[in-house]
Amino acid sequence: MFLLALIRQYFPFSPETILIKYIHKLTSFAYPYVHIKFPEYTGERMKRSEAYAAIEAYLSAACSQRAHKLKADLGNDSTKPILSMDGHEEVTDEFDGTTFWWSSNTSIRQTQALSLYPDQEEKRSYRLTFHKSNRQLVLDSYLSHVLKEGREVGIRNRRRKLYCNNPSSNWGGYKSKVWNHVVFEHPSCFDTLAMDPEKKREIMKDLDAFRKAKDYYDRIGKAWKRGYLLYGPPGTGKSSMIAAMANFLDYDVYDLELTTVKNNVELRKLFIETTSKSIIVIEDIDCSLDLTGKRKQKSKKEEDKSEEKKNLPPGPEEKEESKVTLSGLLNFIDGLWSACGGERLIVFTTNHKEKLDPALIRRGRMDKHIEMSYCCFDAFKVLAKNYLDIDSHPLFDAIRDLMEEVKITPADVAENLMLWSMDEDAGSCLENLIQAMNKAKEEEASKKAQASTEENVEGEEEEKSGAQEEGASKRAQASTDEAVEAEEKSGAKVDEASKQTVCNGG
Ligand SMILES: Nc1ncnc2c1ncn2[C@@H]1O[C@H](COP(=O)(O)OP(=O)(O)OP(=O)(O)O)[C@@H](O)[C@H]1O
Repeated sequence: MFLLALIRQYFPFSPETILIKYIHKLTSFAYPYVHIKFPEYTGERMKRSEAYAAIEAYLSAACSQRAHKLKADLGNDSTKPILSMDGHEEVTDEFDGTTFWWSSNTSIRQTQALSLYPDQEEKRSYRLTFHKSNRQLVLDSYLSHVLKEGREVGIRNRRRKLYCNNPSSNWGGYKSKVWNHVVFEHPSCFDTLAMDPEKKREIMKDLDAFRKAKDYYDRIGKAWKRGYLLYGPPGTGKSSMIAAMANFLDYDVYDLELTTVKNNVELRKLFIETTSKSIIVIEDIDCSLDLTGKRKQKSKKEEDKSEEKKNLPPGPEEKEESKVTLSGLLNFIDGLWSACGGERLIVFTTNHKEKLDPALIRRGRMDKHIEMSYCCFDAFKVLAKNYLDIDSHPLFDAIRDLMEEVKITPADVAENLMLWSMDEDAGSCLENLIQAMNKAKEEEASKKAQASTEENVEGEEEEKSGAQEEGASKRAQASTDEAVEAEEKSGAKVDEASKQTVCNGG
């Protein structure tokens, strides 16, 4: 062991590697087979290889009959599991009367050999073995056949996913995944979305044009991505809109929690790890970080507090503050890295559009600004169809009139239209809604009255204080005049006295 350690110190390659190299050289004359390795990650773990994913899907169909060690997962049809090859397993495949051997390999590499708790990295790969006489067949047709079939199987078996980013502290270690996922099963779609029908049609048309526009984006030299800004008060359907978009386009959703991203470098890594055909969402962007570009001046109190904190050991629940900057986020949206992969929508949502930095939402970055507003009568009709399965009702007219006067969110309308018990019917739900709107109307009226009373009181006070000020200034003016008069009089007296003195003296 000591000698081995010494040798390793002075020779860059381990003796086993050198030995294997020479054995390979010697046997290659007699050994008539060729190997091709397909690692899971390419470019220093930057991005999962598409070839690896396609081969995995291709072999899932081939291996179920022959392999002994398999992995199972649910696919698109959730009743039938999809099998794939487990680590260190081999299967054969026939193509054009020729046999090919596939094996799956897993190795674990320690990434920080000197640390007390080294990180472990799992490296997976597939290996294709074939006779050297079939080299041309493999290069000309077999590999393209595997990749094409694999991609098709992948799309057939694909279950759409909802990803969320892992807090960066968990990235090291055995499972260095930056995104975690669950199956995306949100039922919202454009049919169930309550909004102005014209606006809805326009959005659907825009999305449809986007997904078919690969050639167009190539031609104009732009990355194949589009930004959407959804803004409006809470409960107007921004999240429902994102789900409807994902269902319409059949895309995955990446829900990016910006506050847990440590810095711009991590933000870039997260972006690279997203797949194409996906929507990357940052909800409530105005609350995520201080993205105004100018850091706020810390108050004296805050500074003292952070000084105190520095002297204390960090608590377990204390989170490191995110250092993602506005420029980092702008790069994320349309920097050089944003062109890795394609077919991505980037969606920001906010309740306060006016708080966002104009650079962040300018056209070209956020190509489409969609206002999600209060419920209009057309939107109400969609909700009535969804919740009560009715297209018309005698109470609709009253509701239409009220909606012109009262601001109510679709979420509030939906809440009133829910049939909670068996003895409720459409009529009672609509009455509930009318009651709620009447109440809202009264509240609004009383708020207005309150505001106007306050305004009047303020006006009166202003008037009073104005009058007082006027009186005070008049008084001040009068006293100044008096003083001037007195001064003038005393001046005259002095003149007279001096005249007399002069006369007397003369
Ligand atoms: N436009 C809408 N169409 C259909 N349902 C809606 C709509 N708006 C709201 N809802 C209903 O209200 C619920 C809340 O809506 P949603 O979460 O989409 O609103 P939001 O605008 O994203 O709110 P927040 O800003 O608070 O996140 C949804 O589950 C849905 O049932």
